[in-house]
Amino acid sequence: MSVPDAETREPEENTPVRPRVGHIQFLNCVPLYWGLARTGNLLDLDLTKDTPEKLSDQLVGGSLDIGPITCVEYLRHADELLVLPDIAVGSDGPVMSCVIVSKLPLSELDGRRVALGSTSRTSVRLARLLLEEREGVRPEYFSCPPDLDAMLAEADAAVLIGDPALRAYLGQAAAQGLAVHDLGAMWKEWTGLPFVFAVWAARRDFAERRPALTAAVHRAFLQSRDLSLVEAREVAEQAARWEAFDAGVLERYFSEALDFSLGERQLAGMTEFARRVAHDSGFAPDVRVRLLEPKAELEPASVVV
Ligand SMILES: C=C(O[C@@H]1C=C(C(=O)O)C=C[C@H]1O)C(=O)O
Repeated sequence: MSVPDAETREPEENTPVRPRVGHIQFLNCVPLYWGLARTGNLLDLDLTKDTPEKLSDQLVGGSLDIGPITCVEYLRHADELLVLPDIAVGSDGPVMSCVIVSKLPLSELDGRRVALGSTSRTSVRLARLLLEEREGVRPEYFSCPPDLDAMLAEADAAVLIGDPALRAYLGQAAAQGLAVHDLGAMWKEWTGLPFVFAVWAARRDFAERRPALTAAVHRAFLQSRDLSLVEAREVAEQAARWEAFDAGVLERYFSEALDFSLGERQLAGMTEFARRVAHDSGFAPDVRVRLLEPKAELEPASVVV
């Protein structure tokens, strides 16, 4: 990454600074990181790989500088963070990996137990919204580790994200006689909008202190994402060597189901979700999504409101 030398070095120590960046350990994020190795930027980042809820806590707590943050946690901490434009993990219709797996039709879940996977903050809130407002049911919820069999031993339905959700979507659930409901598809049918599950954000204090470095990391991720979409077949083939999914399915997941962009429609989806869940989620219904100003490399980061 090309950044001015003065900014990559701590003035007091004269040691290079590698930005501390999060990496969600699900297949959904492989296309955002694949190209970092190809473009030579990987070694300039201090990467922490973890589940989304842990990375979100680390970014909010200050042990990461930049990274993915689940939408609900971003909205709760919007004042401390700046969203990197044009990059996110979302979908404009079926997402395949954020699902409700159910033994019963959703309209029959009133008063029934629904297990919420503990790695999710956003899909679990979206599932509650859809069950309550769209299906008109009031289940009893509890949180538990994202293991489908264990969840359904205690509940009539389970909300899962990431690779366990993809496994359920691609056959595990049907093999067990269970129905899978895609949260991205349900949201799109209900509102006509895309859904944003996670955004990329920089801590505001970091972006103000190191605007050029923040802009360089942003550019590195955009380049990586763009390269992965061009090379989606190759990314899928390599990922399939280590996964229980075949390359064709993964290619469809990466290039058709997931939406890695964050433009006006995605922001509209995000603000609509915020408006609908704000009352019990720890943020205002009209919470402002603050984007990092794209020209930040020339001057301190400013805010677009
Ligand atoms: C599309 C996905 O989006 C995710 C869903 C999240 C959530 O529900 O909190 C968090 C980060 C993303 O990984 C997925 O997990 O498959």
